[in-house]
Amino acid sequence: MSKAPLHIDGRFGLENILGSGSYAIVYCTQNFLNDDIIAIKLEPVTNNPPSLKHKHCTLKQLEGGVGIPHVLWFGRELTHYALALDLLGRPLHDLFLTCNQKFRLQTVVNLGDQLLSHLGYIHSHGYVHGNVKPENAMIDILEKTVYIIDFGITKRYWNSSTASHIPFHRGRHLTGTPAFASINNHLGLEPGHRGSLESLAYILIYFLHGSLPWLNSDHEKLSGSFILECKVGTAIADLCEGITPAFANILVYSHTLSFSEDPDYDYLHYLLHDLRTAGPAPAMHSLDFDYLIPPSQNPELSESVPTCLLKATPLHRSTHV
Ligand SMILES: Nc1ncnc2c1ncn2[C@@H]1O[C@H](COP(=O)(O)OP(=O)(O)OP(=O)(O)O)[C@@H](O)[C@H]1O
Repeated sequence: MSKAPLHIDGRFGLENILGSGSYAIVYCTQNFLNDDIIAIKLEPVTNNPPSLKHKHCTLKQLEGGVGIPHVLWFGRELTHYALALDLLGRPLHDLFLTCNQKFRLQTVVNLGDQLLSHLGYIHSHGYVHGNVKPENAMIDILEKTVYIIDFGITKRYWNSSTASHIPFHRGRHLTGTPAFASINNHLGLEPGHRGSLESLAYILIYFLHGSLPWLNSDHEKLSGSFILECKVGTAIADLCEGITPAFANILVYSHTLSFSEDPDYDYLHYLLHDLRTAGPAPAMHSLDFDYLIPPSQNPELSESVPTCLLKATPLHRSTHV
């Protein structure tokens, strides 16, 4: 990759690298004009095919949705295209690994509920994300908000002026990451919204079980054909053994949808909400990674401190009247 410029648009100063994908490097960046800390994605203009322009256009179309990264600026600086975005929280998959590769049901329900809403929003704007996987989710731990990232292969599937589906180019190629791709996507069929739901179901099951039958410790390196064979050969009952049936139901539901059928998102939310009320009453909104919130910013902790203690006179002060 050609050397990245140090400053972008005369106002953004690149600092440390936050992460990278196959096309771009993402930098933590300071806006010198207002001191805001943001994220900037840099891609060499020589990349073929270029990805950042497409990502920018898609994000602008989806602008304003909860869980959709907010674009601050897009432009070219010397040898690179740059996309300035709000700085999002932490990569969800990293947190999953930090939590010994298991999330509790309550956390999974919360994440599932949010991701389902985001997919519904993307779908309602005529798009299919195409690469739904844990590595493409970020979480703001404080706000407990999940964001979907990486719109590199997001496609428009619905033409609102003709009110018709836009056909995808068919072929035996996988558009998303094999581990979480839908079976139809493996087979080179359209990456439709039912595929996104199937991917979501795999993600939630993965979070609950800690793995999936077709994964090993470095699942990015497994071949698509091996994963497909294992996915097809694993019965849903076996995949979901030991976990509440709602997740199997989401998977079955995604398999029964036809390409042109709109998913019933309310029904899917209902399946998850049912779980939320079924278990033992947990602390409000407590998620597995809440321990990472600094105590001073954790409302649950400050709520649990008795008010008398908060009002108490500090011991080192003189108490004479
Ligand atoms: N807005 C953001 N705020 C903080 N970190 C981010 C942000 N966007 C991306 N990242 C970090 O950078 C990493 C790479 O981002 P991303 O996957 O979008 O890169 P990409 O090259 O555009 O993707 P791909 O190669 O998969 O198309 C992410 O995994 C995440 O850790």
